Amino acid sequence: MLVFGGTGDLALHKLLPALYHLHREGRLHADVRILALARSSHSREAYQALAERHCRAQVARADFANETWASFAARLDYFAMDAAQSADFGRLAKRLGRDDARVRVYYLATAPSLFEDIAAHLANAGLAGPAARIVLEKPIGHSLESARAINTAIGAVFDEARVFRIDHYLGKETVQNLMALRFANALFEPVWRAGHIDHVQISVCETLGVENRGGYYDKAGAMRDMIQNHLLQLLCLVAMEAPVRFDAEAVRNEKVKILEALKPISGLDVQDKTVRGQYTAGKIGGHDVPAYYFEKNVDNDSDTETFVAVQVEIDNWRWAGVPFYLRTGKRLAKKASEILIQFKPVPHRLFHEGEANQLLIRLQPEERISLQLMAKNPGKGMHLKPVELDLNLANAFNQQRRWDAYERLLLDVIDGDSTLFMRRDEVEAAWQWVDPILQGWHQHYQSPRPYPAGSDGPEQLQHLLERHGRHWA
Ligand SMILES: NC(=O)C1=CN([C@@H]2O[C@H](COP(=O)(O)OP(=O)(O)OC[C@H]3O[C@@H](n4cnc5c(N)ncnc54)[C@H](OP(=O)(O)O)[C@@H]3O)[C@@H](O)[C@H]2O)C=CC1
Ligand SMILES: O=C1O[C@H](COP(=O)(O)O)[C@@H](O)[C@H](O)[C@H]1O
Repeated sequence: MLVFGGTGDLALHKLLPALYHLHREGRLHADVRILALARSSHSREAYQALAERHCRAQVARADFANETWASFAARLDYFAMDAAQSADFGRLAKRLGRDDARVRVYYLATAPSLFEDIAAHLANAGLAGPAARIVLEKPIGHSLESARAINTAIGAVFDEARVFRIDHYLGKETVQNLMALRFANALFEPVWRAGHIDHVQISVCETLGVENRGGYYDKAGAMRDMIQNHLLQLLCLVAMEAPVRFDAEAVRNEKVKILEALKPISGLDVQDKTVRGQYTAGKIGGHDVPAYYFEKNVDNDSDTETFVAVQVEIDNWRWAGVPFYLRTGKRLAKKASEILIQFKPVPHRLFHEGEANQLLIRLQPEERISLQLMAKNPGKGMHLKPVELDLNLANAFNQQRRWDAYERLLLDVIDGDSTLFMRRDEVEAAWQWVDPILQGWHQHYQSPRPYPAGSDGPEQLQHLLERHGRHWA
């Protein structure tokens, strides 16, 4: 496995800890070797020390043992090169030697602006043989046009079956559980549609700010960083039809149909259906945090959004008239990723009180599925109270440790299973819907609304639902 961007945030905080866990649990074949690549110069030992420092910080103390680390580090090496320079790929090819039968995974944990160069240089250096696979991190490009250019350049070297476009949300257990819940339980299917569901809320709220990723984030913003990929993928899993088989093509065919059915939001519609925000100074966990525009590598007059909420409609038979409200933001009051399915009230209110059912699928911080039902309050009279049928997935399976999303996805890449990866047409369909919103914001100069760090987001967020008599969970 060759990790381009091996000294970056993603590699050190996510990929190497995930590989360490796989190694520790005996899930990596003995032959697997990991070569980290970046421009900065490090000896093998210096890189191993850097990786160890980060892995120690990421991995629970009980899971980190010096001997296990030593055996993992024996797989780990470093190669300094500039991925934009074709000559450096010649050096890389020499270093790797010819071995066409060996599966090579190129993991591109770099900015997407390098993807096209890397694919072309790999091909020219004879490193993209039939056993090679490539993993692309999101976001793929910054617009439909740039995504198409990247996909075309990658497709010229790697056929689609060998391209793994990663969206780590698809590797989360609860996200996969969403498919199990919908397609392995008979009771939900009859009510999973417009006639019974009032609306759906999909929220990914973070307390973190942009940390040390200001340079990237300030050019991307929440729409490209989160909505274009993670939140639209969650929406697809909630809304798609049952695939005929659980395999890569069938699942992705259904997801792409949803993306193609998203009602476009363009021009002045953006003012009605979207809310953009940017955090100002505030408090998180009792500590003062600076405004976004004072973060490292962020422009002082930046108008990049750190918060987005959108009202989405799906133009198909199942979902006609059912709004899907998406929201995501940084520096919010609490970390919570969840999907709320709000059912319609019963058709005849026998008890003159009571609330409509809700199904809450919580992805983070804990993995939970909870169905809110109405029950009789004990005692005299017929008074109702909402109660929860609550399933804590970690407890239900009595697992010692839940897998991190990257562990699952890295194993799938090694196994060549692309079910949980995005196909080219999915990524492009998502951009096709996102681009007009970005253009609408630009044309109608919809600058981000300020919200204090530690709050729930900009005031306008409430209005998006309240005007329809609804409330955020
Ligand atoms: N960080 C995260 O949590 C997530 C990141 N991503 C995506 O992953 C990708 C990487 O993100 P992140 O790790 O945060 O970025 P960083 O800026 O932290 O890391 C970038 C890496 O690329 C290397 N690099 C830059 N230019 C070159 C070059 N010309 N040749 C070789 N190596 C180069 C850098 O090392 P050097 O400067 O030494 O060359 C560094 O190792 C991005 O596309 C991002 O959107 C996706 C999901 C989550
Ligand atoms: O892809 C990204 O995801 C993280 C949030 O991931 P999570 O697994 O912690 O929910 C986000 O912080 C980051 O900005 C984005 O690039």
